[in-house]
Amino acid sequence: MAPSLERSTAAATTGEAPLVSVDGLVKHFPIHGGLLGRTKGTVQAVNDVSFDLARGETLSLVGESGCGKSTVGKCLLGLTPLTAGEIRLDGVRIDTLAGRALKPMRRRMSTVFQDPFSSLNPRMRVKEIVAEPIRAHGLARTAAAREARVGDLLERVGLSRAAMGRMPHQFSGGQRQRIGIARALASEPDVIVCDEAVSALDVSVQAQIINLMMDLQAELGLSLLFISHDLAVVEHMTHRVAVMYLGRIVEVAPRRAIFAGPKHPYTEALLSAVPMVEPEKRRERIVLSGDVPSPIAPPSGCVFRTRCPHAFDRCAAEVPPLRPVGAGHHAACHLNETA
Ligand SMILES: Nc1ncnc2c1ncn2[C@@H]1O[C@H](COP(=O)(O)OP(=O)(O)OP(=O)(O)O)[C@@H](O)[C@H]1O
Repeated sequence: MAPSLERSTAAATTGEAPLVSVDGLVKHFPIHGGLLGRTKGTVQAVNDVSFDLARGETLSLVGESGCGKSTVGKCLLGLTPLTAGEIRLDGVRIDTLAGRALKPMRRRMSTVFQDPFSSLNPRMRVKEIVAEPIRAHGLARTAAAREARVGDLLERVGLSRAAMGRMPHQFSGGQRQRIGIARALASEPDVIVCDEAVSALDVSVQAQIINLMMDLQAELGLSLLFISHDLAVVEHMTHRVAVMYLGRIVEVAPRRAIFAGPKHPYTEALLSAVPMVEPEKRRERIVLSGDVPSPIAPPSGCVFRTRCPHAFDRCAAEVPPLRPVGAGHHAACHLNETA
């Protein structure tokens, strides 16, 4: 059965210490060029991003392509070093760990990738793919114990034990994503980063995979960072939503608050594009002018101001901080100060 979103949201805001906390995360990529490979510029992929993830909570990171969502996920998983900031798991700083010290932390965080066709090694049998994390983290003493565990995991994600002996190309996209989820669960993680985990699937298959993730979360008490460019995908499965634009979180709130009363003009525009079945929920479409500016030279002040229909002088001069605008609801817009 799917977990109660309202209850879990309450749990996430009771003041219990967060499982994951990200504080002032910055990730810049230098651009090298010329014969000498000198640094010509910097891609400001993530700028001053902070958030917490509670035990058993789903936080969705949403925004258009290129806004920095995947980079946040990679920083969390220790796949790329931070330019600045701190990441803690259960209060322990993990961004400074390396080698042996990092391994137990790596076990506690795993990932499900976007593309079920390229994320599974085509030359390995399902048994080997799912057993890899079990072997890497020494979670089974014998080959027989490992195989039994792989069988249990496959059944848990809705596949039969017979899938063990087959190759990835023998499965559909949805089945491959189930194999990817079994692999993500194999290390017995506390946190799973799902990076566009359902984007490549048909809508009906998307719903099945989302339901599976919600069931697993309820059963195992997992925390999920669910990265998606599509607000409609996360609406029925997330506890909270953080909206990113050009490397920054511009709004973060419990699911209901974001969908019922967005407080940032960018969130309003994103929501206006979400198709609604109920006529009373339909919004007038807000079409933003222009393109997302380059992260090599982001605008001064508010990064959204060049496309914002409400921009005024102050927006070019000052970066708006994330201000509280409701219970657990923060938005980075100067308009909220005067409201
Ligand atoms: N290794 C890298 N070197 C240089 N620039 C990078 C690197 N990785 C990401 N970027 C840039 O950082 C910015 C953020 O990319 P990121 O992949 O995190 O965005 P995203 O929101 O996840 O988008 P998408 O869904 O398209 O992956 C983009 O401008 C991207 O081109």
